[in-house]
Amino acid sequence: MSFNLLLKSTRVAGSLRKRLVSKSTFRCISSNSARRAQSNTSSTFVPIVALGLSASVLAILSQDSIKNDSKRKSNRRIIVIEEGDDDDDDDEEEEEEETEEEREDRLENERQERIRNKPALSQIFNISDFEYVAKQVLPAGTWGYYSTGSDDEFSLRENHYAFGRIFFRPKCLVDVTNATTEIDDLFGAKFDAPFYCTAFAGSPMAHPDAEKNLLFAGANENIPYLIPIQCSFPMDEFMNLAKPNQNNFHQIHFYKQEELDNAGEYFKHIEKNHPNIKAFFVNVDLPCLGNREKDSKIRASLDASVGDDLSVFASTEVKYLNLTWKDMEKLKSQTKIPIVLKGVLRKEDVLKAAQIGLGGCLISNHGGRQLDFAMPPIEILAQSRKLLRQNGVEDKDFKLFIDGGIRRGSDIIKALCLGADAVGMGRAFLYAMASYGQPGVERVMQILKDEMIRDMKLLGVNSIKELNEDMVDIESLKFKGISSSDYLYNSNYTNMPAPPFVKK
Ligand SMILES: Cc1cc2nc3c(=O)[nH]c(=O)nc-3n(C[C@H](O)[C@H](O)[C@H](O)COP(=O)(O)O)c2cc1C
Repeated sequence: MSFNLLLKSTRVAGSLRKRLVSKSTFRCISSNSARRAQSNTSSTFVPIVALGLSASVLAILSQDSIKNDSKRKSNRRIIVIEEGDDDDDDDEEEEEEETEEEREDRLENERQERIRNKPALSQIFNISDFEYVAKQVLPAGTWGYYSTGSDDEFSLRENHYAFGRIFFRPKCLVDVTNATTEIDDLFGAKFDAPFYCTAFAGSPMAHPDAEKNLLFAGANENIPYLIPIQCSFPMDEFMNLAKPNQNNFHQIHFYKQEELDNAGEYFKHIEKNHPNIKAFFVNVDLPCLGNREKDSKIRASLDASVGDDLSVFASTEVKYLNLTWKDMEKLKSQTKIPIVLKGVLRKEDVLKAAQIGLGGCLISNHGGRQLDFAMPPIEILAQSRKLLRQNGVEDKDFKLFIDGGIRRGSDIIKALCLGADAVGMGRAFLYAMASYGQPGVERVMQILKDEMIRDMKLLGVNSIKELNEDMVDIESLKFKGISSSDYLYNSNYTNMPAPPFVKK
């Protein structure tokens, strides 16, 4: 694909998105639900699954894209087993027969009711609250696509749990009245806080305004957005929506040799027309797509007839170009904008990237969606900054980022202590966008800023620059999967209440 084709592909994706949104040719889990989605245009979200696309358009729309679920057997009769009362020792179960169509109708009606009754934004206190609401209001297939990982999801879980193995060493008696989360030199740009909304596919399934929610929220909160190459709007049109002083990054991956051959031209186009793009993040974690098995299973369970296609789709339909270090050197020589490798997973590769003069690395296992059992990024980060310093690479000359499993301001602070310049989040923003649109995305940014500033004060630091490894205890970090359970304590432990759904 030439440079023009690369640009054109973003236009195709854009017009496809428009077609999908305006004519509601997306479908929810079934055609019935599609009709309901159309009649529900006043709702904040238009949950959708893009269907029936050719392989190339699928590839353009979404590297992790959603599969056709068109072949339904709506008169198939299925048995729903409702759990009986737990009081009965004899495990009695009540069996109720309903057709697949009746079941879909019932589930969709229940979902619509949850949408009507969803908690007010003021009831949302943290990122997990957004996740809870998104799970309740999204169609099962969309929730499955967003929330799942590859294989047995060890990496997905460990990404998050690893933060729980790091503890703080706060300083006391420090004047922290002027604490701030601001950073003033991330590739020459200033931001309100060192985190960003990362690149992900599937935004149009969360909200009809898709990526615009993320761009506009970022502008209001001065938080960067890693604009994905497969943005559902035409790229130039989309980037032109940014405020004049709004700085962002741009994520890029390649499907064909021709695209790679013409990358220099694309870089020049961005340099000339969108000077507020401060870095290119190039995927290096996509020699093939990970095995998104749970996602496939969920969709197969929604329509058994597509089960086989789904696994075929995941492994063969979306093909990426196999890149090598040589390609990275060439890309670097073609642009003045720093190049960051997205998806690096070992400290030796981080060092290599620095040695060939790249701008940085994003340590990431793609949110647990690629190689299962890839290590948690926070653990690799802890090793990487150390190795860079040992080899004479100064912090200011090479930026480190991580993403995966970050849900709290304290997670962000831990990453900064261990040498990250900023961190990315995907699902946190997806869930907020799906549940509340742009105001939800802004709320995520505000919550994280508030959590960060509070924790910085409690840690005894005033600025991001003061965060270093001396502030954390990482002795347990590498002991993956070990948890000592105190059953007596746990049985008395009260779970944090989730935000309430109120019948209206
Ligand atoms: C639904 C979904 C789609 C994604 N699509 C892409 C993509 O198209 N390109 C990409 O580089 N990363 C993609 N990612 C990975 C994210 O960029 C990021 O690495 C990940 O979301 C970080 O983990 P977190 O969701 O736990 O924050 C996707 C992630 C999710 C959850």
